[in-house]
Amino acid sequence: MNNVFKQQLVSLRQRQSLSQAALAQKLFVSRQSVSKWELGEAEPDIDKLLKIADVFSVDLNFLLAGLYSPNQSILHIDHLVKKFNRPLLEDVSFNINHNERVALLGDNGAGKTTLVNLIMGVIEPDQGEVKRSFDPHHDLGVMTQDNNLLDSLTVGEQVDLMAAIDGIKNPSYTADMLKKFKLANYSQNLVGKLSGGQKRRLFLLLSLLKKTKLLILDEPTVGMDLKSIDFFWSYLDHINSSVLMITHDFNQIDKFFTKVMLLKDGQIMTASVADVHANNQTIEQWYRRHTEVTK
Ligand SMILES: Nc1ncnc2c1ncn2[C@@H]1O[C@H](COP(=O)(O)OP(=O)(O)OP(=O)(O)O)[C@@H](O)[C@H]1O
Repeated sequence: MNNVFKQQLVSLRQRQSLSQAALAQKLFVSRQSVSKWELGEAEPDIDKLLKIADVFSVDLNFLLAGLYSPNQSILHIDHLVKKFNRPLLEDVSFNINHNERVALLGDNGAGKTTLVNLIMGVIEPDQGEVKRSFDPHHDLGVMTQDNNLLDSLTVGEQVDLMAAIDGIKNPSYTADMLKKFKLANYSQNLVGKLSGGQKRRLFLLLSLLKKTKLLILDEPTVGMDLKSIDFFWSYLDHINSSVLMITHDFNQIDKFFTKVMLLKDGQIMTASVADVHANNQTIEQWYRRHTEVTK
């Protein structure tokens, strides 16, 4: 068996804070067996492999080769209900699979940011469930509408701080990211003195610093100039994680996304971008058709 399995086993076990003994107990094997698998000195049989995949809720492709199956769910939203002063989300259900790119659409005030907050676990639903097959502390990247930057730090300090929070110990990687995001020349400048678009670019860099399984972006390109927007889309095209993005940049939705979800009247309507195109429609036409019906 290749090296990927032993690395996956160690990382899945540590991520769930399971000791070798605790995992061994779940698998009905000795702790020494788990230790030997992790050192690459022995291999589990197929029954044990299936059991390991079950314990960590991953499929065999991921366990053996580190690959995600495109049909494997990363996020399952089940009949969510959320009220504030009025009912907002009335019965929201959907699924996001590995490597899916999903655009979340809806009128102002429809509840898109509230839905993102529920996914992040910042607020709790009144009813229903958010089932995540990832660790929200390690595997979730979020770019909110507010920049959440520390104005009194320099750009370099702000990036170093986020790298420390994310457990990234590779200065050449952060230097490279600063270059890619055209911020290297500003690394000694105070964050508070950057322009609005530069702040947005810095916040995007911070959101993309660690590799995540799900990236949630709330209107990421607002306030960016054309060059930064072009850079943003081409950079995102090379990211190897699922993406959920609130955006109304319809040209990009047609090119970049696999699925669209429309939040309207407290419920979600989902369509595959390929299906919409197969019906000779653009996503903008689809969106207009479904939002103008009740007006
Ligand atoms: N913590 C809260 N307490 C009370 N009302 C709230 C709270 N958070 C959101 N709301 C209300 O819920 C509604 C939906 O807000 P939300 O920000 O989720 O919409 P949105 O679809 O993201 O809107 P936009 O496109 O304008 O960003 C709004 O009427 C807002 O005032």
